[in-house]
Amino acid sequence: MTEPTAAPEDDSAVISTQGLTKRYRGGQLAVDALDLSVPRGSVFGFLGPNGSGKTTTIRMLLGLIEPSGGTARLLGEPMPGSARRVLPRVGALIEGPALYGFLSGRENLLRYDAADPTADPRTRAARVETALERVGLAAAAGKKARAYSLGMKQRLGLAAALLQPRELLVLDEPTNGLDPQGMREIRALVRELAGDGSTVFLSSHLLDEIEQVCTHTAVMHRGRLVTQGTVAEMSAGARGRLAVTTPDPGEAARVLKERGVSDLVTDGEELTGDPPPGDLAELNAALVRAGVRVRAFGVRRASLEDVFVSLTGEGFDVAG
Ligand SMILES: Nc1ncnc2c1ncn2[C@@H]1O[C@H](COP(=O)(O)OP(=O)(O)OP(=O)(O)O)[C@@H](O)[C@H]1O
Repeated sequence: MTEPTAAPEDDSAVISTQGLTKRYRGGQLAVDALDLSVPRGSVFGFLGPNGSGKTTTIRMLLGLIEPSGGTARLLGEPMPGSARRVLPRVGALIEGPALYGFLSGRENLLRYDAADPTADPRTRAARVETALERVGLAAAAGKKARAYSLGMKQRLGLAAALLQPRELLVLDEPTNGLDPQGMREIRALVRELAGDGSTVFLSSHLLDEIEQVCTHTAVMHRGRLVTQGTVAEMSAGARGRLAVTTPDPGEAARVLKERGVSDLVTDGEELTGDPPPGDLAELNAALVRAGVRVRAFGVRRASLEDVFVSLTGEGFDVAG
């Protein structure tokens, strides 16, 4: 687990913020002194429960709203000051793509491309076809966008973000509202895009999504950064949960408590708890000595949820 420190002078960071703060007019402190550092080439998961300040941060990063304090750099350039120069190198998908329902998927992309003054009209059609292929919409490209499923609309939004080569993709809750199949498709696509060398910064309130897709993560809680680092480091840093399966849960609970297992939860024949320091083989032996029939005994690798709970003292699905 890593302390919430940034690498302020790290020029290789694709996104870097120092003390980034947003207080809305009503007085709400949505983002509080955020120090974020997103390494080039990472798939970076910006994780937090609803209302923890993710969208507000993304809007500041893209220059859509002004910070109340602190600084943000995107691809090494200060935002919002360098927005005109930087944003063409960044693909973004925030709060669902703006689409014309009466146009086909292909026509929507042609319009997007035409709105980009740097896009060469002579190669427009080819660019659009490549983007449609990229997101798996080539076969449905002639359908009107209003007939698209939510997942297809998200893919079309991604295609729009991919019309030009991008160094960085910023995706705000890209799987929000999708069914499990749609989620799988978007996650697979994100992995592919990262494999092509783009840095991907995506926000999510889904812990398992971050664990499945991301190499790095920053965890937000009530506008503050709780921790950031690689997903692997975080899971390794937090202590896993002890899990015991036994047909004698009552007696097992007594022994485990006596031996210092805390936060013990019994669910049928399974008991889980925070293991005490020391040799777990000894704990197992104590159960057996007390006549507890042990079917399974082990420590589960910590999840990001365990990390979150241990750092904030709260469950993950708290409302901001
Ligand atoms: N325009 C606004 N004016 C006032 N308060 C706002 C505004 N936008 C967001 N907030 C508040 O700021 C806090 C952070 O919201 P934000 O949308 O950034 O969080 P989030 O982590 O992206 O959550 P969600 O996933 O629900 O969008 C919330 O308490 C929210 O109510």
